[in-house]
Amino acid sequence: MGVVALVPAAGRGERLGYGMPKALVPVDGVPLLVRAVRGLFDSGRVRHVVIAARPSDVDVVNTVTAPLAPADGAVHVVAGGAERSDSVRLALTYALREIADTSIVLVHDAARAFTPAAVVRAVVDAVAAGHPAVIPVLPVVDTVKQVDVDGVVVATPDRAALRVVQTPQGFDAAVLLRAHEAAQAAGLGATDDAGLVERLGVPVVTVPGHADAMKITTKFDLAVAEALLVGTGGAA
Ligand SMILES: Nc1ccn([C@@H]2O[C@H](COP(=O)(O)OP(=O)(O)OP(=O)(O)O)[C@@H](O)[C@H]2O)c(=O)n1
Ligand SMILES: C[C@](O)(CO)[C@H](O)COP(=O)(O)O
Repeated sequence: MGVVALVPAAGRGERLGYGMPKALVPVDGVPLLVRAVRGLFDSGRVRHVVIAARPSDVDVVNTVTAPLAPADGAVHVVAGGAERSDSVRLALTYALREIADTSIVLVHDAARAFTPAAVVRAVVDAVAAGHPAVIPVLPVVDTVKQVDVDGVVVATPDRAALRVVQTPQGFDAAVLLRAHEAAQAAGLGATDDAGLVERLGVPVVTVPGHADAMKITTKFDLAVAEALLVGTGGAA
């Protein structure tokens, strides 16, 4: 079972507004990307990680992440694309071409830097058990409204049936490739890989996510992450 994790890390981090690509933003001195990759390897399920970095950052990303790989694995860095889905597709194409026995693929946002290793294991194990697509999710804790273009409420979905979606998302490698090829042919982008798999009619199953797997998008999220680290004595 060859498990390869793809880490889209080529975003600009505009909403964070830190003045550098978000993946390289340090929390307690350690870049988000380093924390994310470390979490993947700490799971004990992943031996190869393919990072899609901003083209101008490929060398620096290589330097900071190469030492994280276990002796029997490696970190690979490729240039990412204009949209997240482009970055995922480029990393996936590289993995299928260059890494022997790539049968299970995880897609994990660099921005979800504090994802517990147990979540990574749960996703991999569910794919290995035969599910072609697996996503970690959390229940919705707020009431959710659907609104029209003017912001007027048109519906109140039953939140018992709703989930918020995290990463890593796990896939049978051939299924993810098919999903991305179909999306590209249809001119579709998506920030959620599972959404592309759903379009193929392939079932996507869920496993429990974790609050620590929050995506660091804004300054508020970064402050929460820093507070999390204080709460764990820096171990998160
Ligand atoms: N062209 C892109 C855009 C995003 N990502 C990655 O996709 C993940 C989720 O994206 P998000 O958190 O929205 O990051 P940014 O796109 O950097 O954020 P922003 O929209 O605020 O610029 C991040 O790890 C980001 O680096 C990527 O690899 N390639
Ligand atoms: C994949 C994802 O993290 C699931 O919540 C999310 O879809 C990424 O979206 P973004 O718009 O790139 O933040």
